[in-house]
Amino acid sequence: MGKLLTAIGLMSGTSMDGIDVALLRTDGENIVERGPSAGYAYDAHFRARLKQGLEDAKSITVRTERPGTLAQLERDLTLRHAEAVMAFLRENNLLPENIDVIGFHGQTVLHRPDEGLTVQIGDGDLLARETQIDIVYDMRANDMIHGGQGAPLIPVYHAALAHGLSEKRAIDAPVVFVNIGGISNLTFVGADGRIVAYDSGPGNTLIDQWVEAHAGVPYDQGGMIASEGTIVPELADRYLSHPFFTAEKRRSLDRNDFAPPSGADAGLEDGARTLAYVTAAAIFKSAGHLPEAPATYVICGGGRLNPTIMKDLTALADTAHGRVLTAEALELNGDSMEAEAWAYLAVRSLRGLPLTYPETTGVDRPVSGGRFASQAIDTEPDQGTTYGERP
Ligand SMILES: Nc1ncnc2c1ncn2[C@@H]1O[C@H](COP(=O)(O)OP(=O)(O)OP(=O)(O)O)[C@@H](O)[C@H]1O
Ligand SMILES: CC(=O)N[C@H]1[C@@H]2OC[C@@H](O2)[C@@H](O)[C@@H]1O[C@H](C)C(=O)O
Repeated sequence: MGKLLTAIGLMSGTSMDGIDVALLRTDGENIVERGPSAGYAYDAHFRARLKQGLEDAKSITVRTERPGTLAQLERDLTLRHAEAVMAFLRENNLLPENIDVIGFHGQTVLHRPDEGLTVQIGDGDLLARETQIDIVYDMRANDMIHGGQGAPLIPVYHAALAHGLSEKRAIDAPVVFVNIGGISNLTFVGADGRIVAYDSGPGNTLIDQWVEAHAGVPYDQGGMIASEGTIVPELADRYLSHPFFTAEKRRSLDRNDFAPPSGADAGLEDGARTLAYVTAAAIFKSAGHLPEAPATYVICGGGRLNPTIMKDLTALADTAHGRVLTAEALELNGDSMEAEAWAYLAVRSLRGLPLTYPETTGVDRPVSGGRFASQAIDTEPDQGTTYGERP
């Protein structure tokens, strides 16, 4: 067992809805003591700036480039993260000196694993200066350098949670953690602790884009719009017959890999209903590549709050005798799990432990990762220490 560290994790996910913050005490291995968590939503104007950032990022060929609005956006995004940290500390009566490290995800603006290119904007040095706390950031890059998909990174944290659950005999193995964010990903944890993970398909991002375009709302709250519609089989088949699901190699996804339907494909409600089904069916279909059929599915991320997705997933899992549970049913937190994971990964990075494995991202060998920005030294961004490689 290593020393227990107090870490904060910060996640701004592909849904671009805000910043999730969570506190953990952990050794980066099996000891995980979950603390408070909170979400700080972006306003509509900032969300629009992030969307513009995704457009501007399309021309990037070298990951340090910041064309168009991206340089200013990176600075403002980082300052918003600093404000979120300071609010979180205040709300929980904590001081910067109580925190050993922050794991900072930043915002993915471009992800092209086939080209070995992944870009998360977020300035670790600026965040260290603003918060007066050490930062570990840019945790996907080293995985890609070593042939990995750069995602998902959360599996090693899922495995630690599964270890805790199995000690309490809370679940039947094998268990699969399913994160339904903008994109969905899953982590299989076998009875022997083996982990296998990959992105499983579009999560909420198609539904969000559909209801925003046709109803002017950012997401289908409570799955209300979908609940009034009917599945359009041809539309569902079009998504589910995408080569992503049948390819030999599991590939990580960019937000733009699946495009929303056109207005001619369906009406508002039928479109939302079909896309909710596609989200559930994509997870089930991708689970077909796992080493064994899951006995338990643990659902995390915003998609678990859409009852239409949950109903479809429960029915599909049932056909293979799998049981679907929300994270909350196991006394976990489905909203803060990614932020918790980034806190956990930061501690692993500090300890030089692997963040990814051949069976989680396709990386050549287990590798650590992340860049370190010290609150004590005023380093330039490109001089940050890389924790990825230890001689
Ligand atoms: N009450 C709700 N009802 C229905 N859907 C919801 C609800 N709350 C959140 N969501 C969905 O969850 C999404 C946010 O999920 P989450 O915060 O897990 O995504 P993320 O962290 O941005 O994504 P990723 O895991 O891809 O990085 C929202 O965009 C919305 O589609
Ligand atoms: C490149 C990138 O940001 N990928 C995200 C995205 O959102 C969900 C899915 O696609 C996952 O692969 C990943 O995030 C999670 C938290 C991860 O890396 O574990």
